[in-house]
Amino acid sequence: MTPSSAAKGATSDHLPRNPGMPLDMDWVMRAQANTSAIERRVASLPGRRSVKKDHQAAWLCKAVSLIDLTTLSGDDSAGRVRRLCAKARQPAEPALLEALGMTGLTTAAVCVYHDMVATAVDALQGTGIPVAAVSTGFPAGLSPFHLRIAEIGESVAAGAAEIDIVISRRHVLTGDWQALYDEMAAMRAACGDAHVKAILATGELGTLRNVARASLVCMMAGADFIKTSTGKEGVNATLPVTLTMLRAIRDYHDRTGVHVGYKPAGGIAKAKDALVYLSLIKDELGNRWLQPDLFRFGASSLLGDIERQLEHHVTGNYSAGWRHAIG
Ligand SMILES: O=C[C@H](O)COP(=O)(O)O
Repeated sequence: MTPSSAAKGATSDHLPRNPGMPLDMDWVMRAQANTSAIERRVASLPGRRSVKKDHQAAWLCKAVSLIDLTTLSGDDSAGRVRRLCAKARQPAEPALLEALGMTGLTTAAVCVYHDMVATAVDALQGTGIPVAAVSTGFPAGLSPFHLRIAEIGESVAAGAAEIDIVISRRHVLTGDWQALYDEMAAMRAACGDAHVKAILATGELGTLRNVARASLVCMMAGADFIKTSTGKEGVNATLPVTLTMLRAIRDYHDRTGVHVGYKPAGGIAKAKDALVYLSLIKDELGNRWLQPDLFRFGASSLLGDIERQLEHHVTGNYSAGWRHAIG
């Protein structure tokens, strides 16, 4: 893969959305996760010989095209969101993108709180870059249910094309799979044509078996994507959680033929970590999942590190991190 062939390799096939299916409790209760086997499998990944030179630059450009460029801070402002959107439209300096043959490269989406949706939609006009909103009382998801549903409707009305919802962790921790299914199905319905990503907040689910079961239930209830974390839990995206969720996606695809997307989020800040994630997706699900309709990184600062690595690839020099500010 060369840089110019990397991120531009857009999908030719348009996949149907996950229609969901009735809750299959036998399937859910059969889902297990062998924690020690999962940990062994992922332990070898970061040490693998990584891709080099042109191939590495190509994979890093691919990673850029898969980022939901995110700001989710209490002090977000219209100015910060506009700067973030400018970065999404042009994720590296023009000369750098030109040298890589990557003019036209953008991130996959911009992800913000509801109050910032209108600003982001306005700043991204004409680019085709969608805006994702974190809704449903993000990050805890503990506001009244009718308000969480209403928030989805408001974000969609403001122009969000994607909605990242948070599930009620207590439904998982108490094994109330029917309640989780009903909640997810109601949120999916409230999204209408907007695609819905189900944030499991895996760092609060206790076990990988719970992660596997929650993944399945959310897919059965119609989630278009399953996403690890809000970025606000004590532990966010990890490789063991990723492997568990990817295998749930594979299982769901094997049995239903439906493709569900995956979004690791929270704490992915280094280019080399992004490459590990991409190689794991490729190994477990195949190349089709390395397109923005099936994979996203939820990340606020990853792009800055990738830009720095790409600059090194082109110029041979490392610049200071502050030169690659995001928002
Ligand atoms: O969904 C995205 C996350 O909130 C971003 O987390 P991060 O700031 O650790 O990259």
